[in-house]
Amino acid sequence: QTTRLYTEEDPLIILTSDTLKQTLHNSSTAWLVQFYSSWCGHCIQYSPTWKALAGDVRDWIQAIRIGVLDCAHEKNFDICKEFSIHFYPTFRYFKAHGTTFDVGKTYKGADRELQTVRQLMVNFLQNHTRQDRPAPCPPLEPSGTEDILSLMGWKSEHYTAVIIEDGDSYVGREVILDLMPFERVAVKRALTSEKRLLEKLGITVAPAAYLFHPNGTHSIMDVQKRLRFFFSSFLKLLPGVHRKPVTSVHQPALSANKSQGIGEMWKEFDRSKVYMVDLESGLHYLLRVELATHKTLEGEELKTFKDFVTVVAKLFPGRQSVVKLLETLLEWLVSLPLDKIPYDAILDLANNKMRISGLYLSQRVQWVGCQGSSTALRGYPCSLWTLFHVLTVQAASRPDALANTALEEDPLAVLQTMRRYIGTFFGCSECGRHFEAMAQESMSQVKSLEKAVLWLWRKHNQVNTRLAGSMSEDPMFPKTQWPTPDLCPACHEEQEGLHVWNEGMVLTFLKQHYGTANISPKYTSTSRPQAGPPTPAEAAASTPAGLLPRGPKPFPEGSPKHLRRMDLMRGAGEGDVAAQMEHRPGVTFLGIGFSSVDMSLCVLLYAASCIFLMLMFFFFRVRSKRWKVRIHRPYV
Ligand SMILES: Cc1cc2nc3c(=O)[nH]c(=O)nc-3n(C[C@H](O)[C@H](O)[C@H](O)COP(=O)(O)OP(=O)(O)OC[C@H]3O[C@@H](n4cnc5c(N)ncnc54)[C@H](O)[C@@H]3O)c2cc1C
Repeated sequence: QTTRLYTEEDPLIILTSDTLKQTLHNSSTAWLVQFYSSWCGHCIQYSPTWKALAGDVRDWIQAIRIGVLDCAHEKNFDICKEFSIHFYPTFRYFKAHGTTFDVGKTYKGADRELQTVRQLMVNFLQNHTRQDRPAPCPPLEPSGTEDILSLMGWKSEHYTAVIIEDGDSYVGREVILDLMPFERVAVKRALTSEKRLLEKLGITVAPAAYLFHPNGTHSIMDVQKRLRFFFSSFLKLLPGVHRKPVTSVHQPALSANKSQGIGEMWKEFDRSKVYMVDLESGLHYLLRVELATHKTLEGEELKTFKDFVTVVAKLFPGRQSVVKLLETLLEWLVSLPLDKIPYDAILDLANNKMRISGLYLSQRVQWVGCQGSSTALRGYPCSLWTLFHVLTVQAASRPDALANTALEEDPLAVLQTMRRYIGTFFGCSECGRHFEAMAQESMSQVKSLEKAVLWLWRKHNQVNTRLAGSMSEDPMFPKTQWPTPDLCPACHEEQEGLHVWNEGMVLTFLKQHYGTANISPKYTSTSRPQAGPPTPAEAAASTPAGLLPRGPKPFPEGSPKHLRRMDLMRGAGEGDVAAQMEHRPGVTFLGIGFSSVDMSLCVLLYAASCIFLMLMFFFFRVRSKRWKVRIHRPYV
């Protein structure tokens, strides 16, 4: 029985006897393959390093790819013999465009540290000739002084960055490879031995980076730390720089191909802030659209929803009108002894049909920090991540907030609620499956509220790594490891050439970023705490209450309705939501529907009973007067 050291979730390719030869034959990229044995203790211990390496060089895949092959698997016995694998692990490099059978070049060095292996990958790529070099791989050799100086004053379509470094440094080549999948930026390297160049550019320390802008201006690149990750992050985040479009993807994509220019609707925002309007739009979408696919809630679904409402009612640092609405919803759910609740009843409460003063959740979908460059991108899933980060941070800052609830003193309260919400209600079932796999792997190890904040941050970054370059990535908001150095320089460090997080600083940053003081009220609609019917303009611009897609199950994936719902998830504008309207006259209250005929009958009966009561009143009054006159008349 063998154990699997690597899974499809890891950022590497799992090869087998069926795929090895055809993968390597005339491959457009070079390969580094680890032949391992799943029973070998050293291979087991080494597997985290190999996975980290694969993640670290993920952006290099157009030049060199990382693979693994398990020689302990019965199916692979023969192929390992054919490749003369005698010891485990064995590392083999394979050149790009190899057309004859080749067992690869073995790496024999004793140092298998990540940085060493990564540098060998760079050397191996440089050993390719001009003819067999992978086509997208830019030249890795240093440029000369004249070459660089000729860029001065030139206008161009793209930025050009020059990394100036010592001859034995790998930073320049690594940054060149990191930026390979990005458009509108080119990276070159030059050596510190080019004294005239250093003098001209005013560079005194190395490594350093110099940036030539498309408009012909140029300056030293201003990064907080002169490290590979800082240079690469800075360049990836330059305005207009984005990933090249992906033609084929294997990841679950949440996007529909609906694109829209950025145009005048674009709202300026600050990436270092969280926007209340995103959180409120997310809550609106969750309560009035996502949940609407469930006609009734019962059993586990109902419990999940109750826990979700408990967590948001107690922890959401929102406006009073929204918090009061959530608290009312919670009170109602807790006091109701029902084990089955019609969704319409929840909707009536979300819409404050009882007209309780001071309760209000806007029905407008408006994304600001979560707006995408097209309506098909970002929006709802972005707001959901943001909401849960805010909730984990609130739970850590106010440990007593969940007192007297079923979730009291549970460090996992928010994470478990999120896990169950995502698994039960979140429209993207693939996402739910991935999230569940991550939760099963490590959520139980979370023992404190602060660790919960960090767990969610770590898992979100894992999702970012997996989705980088996928169709659901907004080119204007590339999926990077977050927080980027511009947001939190102190969060980033380097140890033996490997980027590492300073988790203490990350926690401090997360608490500040997702803390109440950093939530901007900008763009929030003026609240209408005085309950009342929505204005006609609001009604037109709102998600129609009670008029949403319904049914016991979400729409099957890929169906037109499902895609339509996914469109809504991405960031449906008011017009889109209005398009979901169906005609449904009358009024609903606590889940009971009244038609217009019912309403007219009520009014009619009310009027008739009033007239009847008045008639009775006059009748008895007249009779009692007559009776008094008869009683008091003196006998004659
Ligand atoms: C639980 C869950 C699972 C998902 N799984 C998938 C999937 O399998 N496939 C798929 O295609 N899509 C998936 N999605 C959607 C995807 O993760 C993005 O939400 C979506 O593509 C929108 O991306 P975005 O650019 O707005 O950034 P998001 O990833 O949505 O992030 C929103 C904001 O959070 C901040 N942020 C980014 N990273 C972190 C971090 N590590 N810690 C704290 N804050 C951070 C940034 O300010 C960012 O703008 C999932 C969403 C959720 C909520």
